[in-house]
Amino acid sequence: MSDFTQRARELDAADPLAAVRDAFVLDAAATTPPATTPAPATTPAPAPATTPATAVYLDGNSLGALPANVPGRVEDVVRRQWGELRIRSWTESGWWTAPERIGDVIAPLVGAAAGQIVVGDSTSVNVFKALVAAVRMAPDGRDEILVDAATFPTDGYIASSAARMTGCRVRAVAPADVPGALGPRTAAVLLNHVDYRTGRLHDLPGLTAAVRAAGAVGVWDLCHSAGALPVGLDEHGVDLAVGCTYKFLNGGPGSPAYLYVRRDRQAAFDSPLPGWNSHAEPFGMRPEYEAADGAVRGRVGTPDILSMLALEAALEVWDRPDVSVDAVRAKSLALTDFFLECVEAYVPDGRVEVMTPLAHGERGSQVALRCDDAGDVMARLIAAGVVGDFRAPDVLRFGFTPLYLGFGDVERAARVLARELS
Ligand SMILES: Cc1ncc(COP(=O)(O)O)c(C=O)c1O
Ligand SMILES: Nc1c(O)cccc1C(=O)C[C@H](N)C(=O)O
Repeated sequence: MSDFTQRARELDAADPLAAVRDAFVLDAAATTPPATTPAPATTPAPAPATTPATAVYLDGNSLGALPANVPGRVEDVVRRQWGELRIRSWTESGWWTAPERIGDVIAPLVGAAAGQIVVGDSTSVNVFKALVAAVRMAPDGRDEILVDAATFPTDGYIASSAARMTGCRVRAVAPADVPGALGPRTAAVLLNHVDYRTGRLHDLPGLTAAVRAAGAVGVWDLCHSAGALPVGLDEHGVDLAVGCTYKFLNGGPGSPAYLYVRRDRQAAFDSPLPGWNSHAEPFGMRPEYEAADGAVRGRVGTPDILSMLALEAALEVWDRPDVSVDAVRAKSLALTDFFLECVEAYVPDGRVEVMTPLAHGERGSQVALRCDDAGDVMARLIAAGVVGDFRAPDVLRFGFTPLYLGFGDVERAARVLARELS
């Protein structure tokens, strides 16, 4: 057995989150080769030549795996709540208040007190609401929106449209350069907490402080950090934040996103999509709009109940006494460290370039490797049962979800990667 397979066994045996894997629907855990397998310390053991039954799922940063309790919950929502109770479920099954109720479940995962998060719509739509509201909150006369230059594209597209609508111009700035770019004309700043391509974790506390000191309003996109690492929205004075729930929160394909509006910003939150669900008296059916107080102000129209209640079930894993954001972060760093070590040992020198920062304080829960033939390599990896994703033009991206990944999975993924790169 190689040093790495032995280490994987020891790390898995000592992993306080190991049992959480059973709360998800996955292929069997990757097993390390039998003890008799001869393998020198840093040589990858041979990986199976054909598609194995066991997939190593390193794509939870795109779509989280299925929590085992979700199918039963969805069945109950459909058959009993919808099928039997029908319209009564808006009140009796708590459908109407689900966006705020589930927002309060997400709140502690991103360091927010209750009453500041509402669930609904897509991240793209929430970026729009937050950014237009941010410009409307900013002091008069400001006409510039700073946007993370490496942003996930949807944020950039929406920011351009929001700027046209509010009479602003967009300036693309690398997050680290934001403090120097802020000025008396900056109205709003839209940043990603973790870069979707490189996995770099940006300095949310420092950048938030700089944005506030400049009198601007910050909007953070937490898609790649929520559920993977501590965010500290309240502690760091974040004004507005958005995020999806289908990555590290495992809410399912197209599960609703969320919007955080800091409590002392809520009265000034002027939504550009003031639908009837955000009205102070939605069933008053009044022709004049009057915004509700609190997080509800971020709602728009009828919530997507099936997806929303699937998400509510998915979030129950965080109620377990062994699961916490800190435990998840500790394991995430251990998994990504171990993967990087295995890659360094197994992959021929110079074949890939590590894009993800090595410093823990600058790393999200993914590892990105650059190589010219990344598209072909990822296709071969997926065929061999190691599922990550390719991001154009040359990035191999591997996401690490600590709730259901083990160190044996990580060693095996690196071994198969080395074979496909050789
Ligand atoms: C950082 C980031 N923001 C926004 C999105 C898009 O969100 P949605 O498609 O849910 O609107 C994604 C991923 O799809 C993302 O990675
Ligand atoms: N939202 C996605 C989808 O609807 C289909 C496929 C992928 C996604 C993603 O989430 C992509 C992801 N945000 C990324 O970081 O690349």
